Amino acid sequence: MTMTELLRVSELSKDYLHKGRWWTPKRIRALKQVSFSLKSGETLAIIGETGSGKSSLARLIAGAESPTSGQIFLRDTELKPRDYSYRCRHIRMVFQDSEASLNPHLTIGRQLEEPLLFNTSLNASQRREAVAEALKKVGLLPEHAVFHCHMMSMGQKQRACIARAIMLNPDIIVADEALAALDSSIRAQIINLLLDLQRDMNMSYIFVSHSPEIIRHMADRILVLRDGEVIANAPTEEIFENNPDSYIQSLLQQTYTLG
Ligand SMILES: Nc1ncnc2c1ncn2[C@@H]1O[C@H](COP(=O)(O)OP(=O)(O)OP(=O)(O)O)[C@@H](O)[C@H]1O
Repeated sequence: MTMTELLRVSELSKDYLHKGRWWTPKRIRALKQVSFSLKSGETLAIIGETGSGKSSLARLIAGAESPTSGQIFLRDTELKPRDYSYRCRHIRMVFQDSEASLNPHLTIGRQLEEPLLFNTSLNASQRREAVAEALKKVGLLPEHAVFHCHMMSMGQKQRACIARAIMLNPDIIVADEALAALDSSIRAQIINLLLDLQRDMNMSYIFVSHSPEIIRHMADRILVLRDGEVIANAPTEEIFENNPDSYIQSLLQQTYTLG
């Protein structure tokens, strides 16, 4: 590995079994020998048409699913499929549906405290302090710790999800369409928040997005998937400026706006 290389994904494949005709299982190869690497502080956008394997790749990197074959290395350590405690200290995921990913029965503070309870030896007052600090970092107030998610706006809920993701100072945040459900002005605020956090905490981002404008604004590199295979992996400007491939051009011409 080179000095700045943080994550290396090597020949990652993922098969799913679907019910076929006459109940014979049909094997769907969602990812085929995907390889790429990510540098510290870098932002990688994963793009591709529906069903090309973007979410599967995001889930494998975050450890939410196990690969059929292939390896993932964080610095020099191979990430094993069920090593949740190691992985969650380094890689955290933020989902599109902040509502569904927050527990309606627990206060925001309790949910932010959870990763600390399981992964650190901080005492109760240190945990409270860390929660208040994280809320401040994402533009919320310490008082939001006692809120339940139904008391918060959509934008505040997404900020709370980001706060939960940064509790353990991860190296990488994986975001699967995390901005898609937000209206355009809130989306622009969350993008700026993510960029500020990245600068302050030197995190790397891997994000799945259908929005060319968000990709151009945020990504350093773009990985293009088609039918589970990587068909391009290059700096953002290169992909936008001189790409003769009609599949990639059509992905980049979709009309989402940043607001
Ligand atoms: N849990 C699952 N069980 C069975 N098949 C799955 C599962 N998840 C994904 N697939 C299949 O794997 C392929 C890739 O799906 P995936 O959701 O990764 O694509 P995607 O590019 O994220 O699509 P979209 O943009 O619509 O979210 C598809 O054929 C999908 O049907």
